[in-house]
Amino acid sequence: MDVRLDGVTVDGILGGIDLHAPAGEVHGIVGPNGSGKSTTLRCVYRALAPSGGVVRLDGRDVAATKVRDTARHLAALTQDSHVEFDFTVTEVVAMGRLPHRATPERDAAVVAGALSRVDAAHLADRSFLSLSGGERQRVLIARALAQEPRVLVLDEPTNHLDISHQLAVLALVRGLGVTVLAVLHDLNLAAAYCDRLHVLDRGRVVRSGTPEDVLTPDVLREVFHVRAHVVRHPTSGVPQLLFEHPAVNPMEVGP
Ligand SMILES: Nc1ncnc2c1ncn2[C@@H]1O[C@H](COP(=O)(O)OP(=O)(O)OP(=O)(O)O)[C@@H](O)[C@H]1O
Repeated sequence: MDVRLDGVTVDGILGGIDLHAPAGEVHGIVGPNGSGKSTTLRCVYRALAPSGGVVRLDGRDVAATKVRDTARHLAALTQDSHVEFDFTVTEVVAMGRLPHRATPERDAAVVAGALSRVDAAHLADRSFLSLSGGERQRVLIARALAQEPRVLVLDEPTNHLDISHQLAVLALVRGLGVTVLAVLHDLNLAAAYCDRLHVLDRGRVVRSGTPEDVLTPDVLREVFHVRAHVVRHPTSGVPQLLFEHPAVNPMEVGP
């Protein structure tokens, strides 16, 4: 499913976001803290109505679409994805099935499949609130997968995950063949797993393109205020960043 934002504004936060993710592509949104990444995603998954501009899914303005219809196509893992009550893991993932009208057997099979894909089948009967941060995150990803979306919106999907699960989740998401819009803080993971990146700075897209086009020393300096070298990954060839570490002042190091 094609996702397009045309001049999306949110007063005081977003100054006109233009972004196009064609069907089946993985797009990363990167940028400093407070640059408007989560707010952009909120406009896409409809937690927030933009004050101007349009969000379109396959050319249709989402504001003119019923929320339930959007939920049949679009799933989101958000910074607001809380579970307040003591549901089991299976119950939490089954919430992803709510927009669909399927048989209980099919729902159960989709839920079990989603849990397996995030390496969480063994947690099925556990209380969600008893899980570790990384286990919770994987279960919330399973809930989004159980929705069988054509667009997946992910706000920091690798949050809390160990390195092996970070790589597994991003490979899984890439392999789904659906359109993905993901906020990622780790620029090296963004470069490795995204077809295109959009760099936000102070509520505007300041650069869009392939990781190679976008992750340049100039952008890193001007937008992120860090110095970095761009190298090629020895096996995949994707650009990867090596950061200059500010020298530690020995006077500031404790005894
Ligand atoms: N409901 C709100 N009311 C007032 N300000 C808000 C609101 N939501 C977000 N903001 C502000 O808008 C700016 C952008 O926030 P947003 O969460 O989109 O940034 P972000 O790029 O996702 O940041 P981070 O990397 O820190 O998660 C921030 O300065 C934030 O404080």
